[in-house]
Amino acid sequence: MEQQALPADYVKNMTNLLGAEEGEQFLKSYGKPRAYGLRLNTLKMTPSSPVMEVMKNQFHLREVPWCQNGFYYEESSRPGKHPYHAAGLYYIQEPSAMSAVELLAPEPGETILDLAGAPGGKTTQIAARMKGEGLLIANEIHPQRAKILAENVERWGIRNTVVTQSAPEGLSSRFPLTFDRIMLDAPCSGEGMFRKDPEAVKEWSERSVEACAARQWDIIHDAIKMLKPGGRLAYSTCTFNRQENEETIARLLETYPFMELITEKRIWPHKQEGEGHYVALLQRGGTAEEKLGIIGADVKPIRGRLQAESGAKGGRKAKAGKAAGSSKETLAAWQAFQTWADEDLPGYIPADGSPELFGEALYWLPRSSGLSLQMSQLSGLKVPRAGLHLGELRKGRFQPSHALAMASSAKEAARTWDLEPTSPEAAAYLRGETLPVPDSLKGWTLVTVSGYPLGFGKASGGQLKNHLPKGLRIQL
Ligand SMILES: C[S@@+](CC[C@H](N)C(=O)[O-])C[C@H]1O[C@@H](n2cnc3c(N)ncnc32)[C@H](O)[C@@H]1O
Repeated sequence: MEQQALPADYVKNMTNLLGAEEGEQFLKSYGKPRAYGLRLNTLKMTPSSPVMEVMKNQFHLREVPWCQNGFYYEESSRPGKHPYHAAGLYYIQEPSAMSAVELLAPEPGETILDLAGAPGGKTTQIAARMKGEGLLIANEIHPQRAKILAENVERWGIRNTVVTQSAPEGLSSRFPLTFDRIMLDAPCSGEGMFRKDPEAVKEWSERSVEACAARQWDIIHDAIKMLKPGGRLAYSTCTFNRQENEETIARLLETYPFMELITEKRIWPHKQEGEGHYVALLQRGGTAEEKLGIIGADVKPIRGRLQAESGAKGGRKAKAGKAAGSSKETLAAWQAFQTWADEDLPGYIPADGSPELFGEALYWLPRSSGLSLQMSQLSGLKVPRAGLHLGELRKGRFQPSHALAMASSAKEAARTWDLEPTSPEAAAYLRGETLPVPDSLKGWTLVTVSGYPLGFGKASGGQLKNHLPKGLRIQL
């Protein structure tokens, strides 16, 4: 982008911030090509998986220094158009945006909130680090964006995530002092998006910076209310001005003396290969502030919210007792699922959680040792995804969902039909077409590409009926 296309006030502010010499280098970075990145889905593969060789060659991958599973790719290789993308093997993410979750360092088994989650870059990164254990609530305020977030969670095959669509206060009133870690990737003035999205330049003004800082400040209170004593908060933006970054954090530290700044990190486009990001990692002090009554008196835990459940692990059958404790309908749906899974997905073992039925749709609601969600807690909230959607019970027959296919592995399935990524059959499956298969293949079949699920098909009479949802069918 030409330098003169940048707003004059912005150029002046950045020169003031960085000084004349560095400011010039910074502004020159707008004339350079932007960085493209993808991050591997370690829920499905690792950098040593055989498909990695194919990906390295095809996408010309180079490591992102600050993210273990992050890679730069060559724009012309278009990994977003590859069947491996549909199989959820990676997430296309601007490289510097990968830094925030690295700093937050989520652990398996924890209770984590991604407060401003869509489209899902940080949610998918957190989920990968949680390895399917614990509970992640991924939230997004805007309905359309929450839908995209839910789709990305599904494509990544994440089992332990509930997607909510709520304003931050809708969550903080329900989940006080709850989370081990919170990611707040705040809505911001997007100065780090200028090279990627020239529209962001048009929307920039000093007023919009002020408005963003005010909005961030509003959201921060809710984030802090929900953090457990000892819990960590990562606050990030893709903007450069100090008002939305260091100054917001300084104000936070002043207002909440029990919060401690652990570290701050900046990525600059003139210093690193990335569009730019700011992250602050903070920790909530022990329990002193609660003793002192510093936490908001408006926050009251919902009764029965934290249940002292041991969260027994075990196979599908071990969980049936839990369903019996809820309703007859849930138990019937859960039993129908078990019967189906014994036949078609015998290796599938759910994470810690319980079945929940919404109309005909059966979900597996995950839980962590810190939070055993009750559906009553979510009442009044929009919940696009109440955990892993297992499928639907229709007229007594269980029909598996696409989400279940994506969260499964080939070794869990009774039948698979594997396709070469470059084959016409893979493209045909992704377009939603029926595939020819041997007569001997019968029943629900996990369709895979290089061994990774793309979706379900149902085989009979030499044909594989396509069960890829209509909205996900694509022309490669
Ligand atoms: C920077 S984006 C999040 C990107 C996401 N974390 C990712 O990595 O893909 C900020 C998000 O905040 C949402 N948002 C906007 N206003 C908000 C508000 N008042 N409270 C919470 N979130 C808000 C936006 O819709 C947007 O999806």
